[in-house]
Amino acid sequence: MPTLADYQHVARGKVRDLYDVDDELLLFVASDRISAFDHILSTEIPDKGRVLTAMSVFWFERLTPNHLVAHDDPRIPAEVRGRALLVRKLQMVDVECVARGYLTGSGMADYTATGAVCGIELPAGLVEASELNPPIFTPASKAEIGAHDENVSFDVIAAKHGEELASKLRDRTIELYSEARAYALTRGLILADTKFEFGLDAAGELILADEVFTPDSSRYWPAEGYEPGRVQPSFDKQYVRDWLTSSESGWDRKSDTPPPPLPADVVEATRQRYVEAYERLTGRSFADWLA
Ligand SMILES: C[C@H](c1ccccc1)n1cc(-c2ncnc(N)c2C#N)cn1
Repeated sequence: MPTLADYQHVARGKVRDLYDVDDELLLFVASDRISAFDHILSTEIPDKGRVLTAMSVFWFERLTPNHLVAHDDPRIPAEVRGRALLVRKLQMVDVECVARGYLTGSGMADYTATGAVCGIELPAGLVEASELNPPIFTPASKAEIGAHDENVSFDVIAAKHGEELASKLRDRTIELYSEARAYALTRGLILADTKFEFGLDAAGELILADEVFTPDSSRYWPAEGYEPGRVQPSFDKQYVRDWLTSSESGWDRKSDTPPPPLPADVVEATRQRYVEAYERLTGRSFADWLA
């Protein structure tokens, strides 16, 4: 059985890592790290990596073609088993493919400033968390470490990647999101938006890559209590956000100081939210994940 040290570390994200396995395969590892307010927190959330990996696998089983090769395989080191995926190497398309079914975050900011998002004119009178029907494709160009992605128009993507690939990215992004949003609602979860990464295989086919519909790649809100006109609570990160912005933490979000460690009760409550999101979404018990 290999160890992680046997594989070359080829990419590091805020909360995930990528290793080179062989000519065909990569190892996509989800950590227990959590980020909030653009900081990677010093406290980890036990099982976060395993829950998010199990969520990606649930969706990869439904949404093809995708890059997943295996989630339980002797080439996956024991130390990351359950939070690592063997995936096939692709020629990645350098576009953050974002679908928005609700207006929030940078989409809301762009709408407030211009009445549009990524060049898409929206109706007047929309408010924070307004539903967008149909959902909109709002691509972004990847930012350097520490900066925010920049929302760009479809035409910018078409100019860079060609009309045909840009149209495929848009259509597949909206199709996948629409299907998942409808399904999540039946489980009492609003999937407000999501970010996909795609790659091309040797035959030039568009393949869904990266992680899929996890709370790190998507915004999940509880469906009960949904009300446009205010910022909705994050299903998974609200306890962390509330504690960090409470007087108890002693942290000033506007300062450049790093957030303090999280108290054990906030860690456990957050772990429970990840497990609950997985179990509500999939109808499966997390205890059964690679038991
Ligand atoms: C942005 C993301 C990333 C992940 C983890 C840590 C840092 C970055 N990434 C994904 C690939 C990638 N490259 C080739 N084939 C693939 N199947 C994938 C995937 N997924 C390269 N970078």
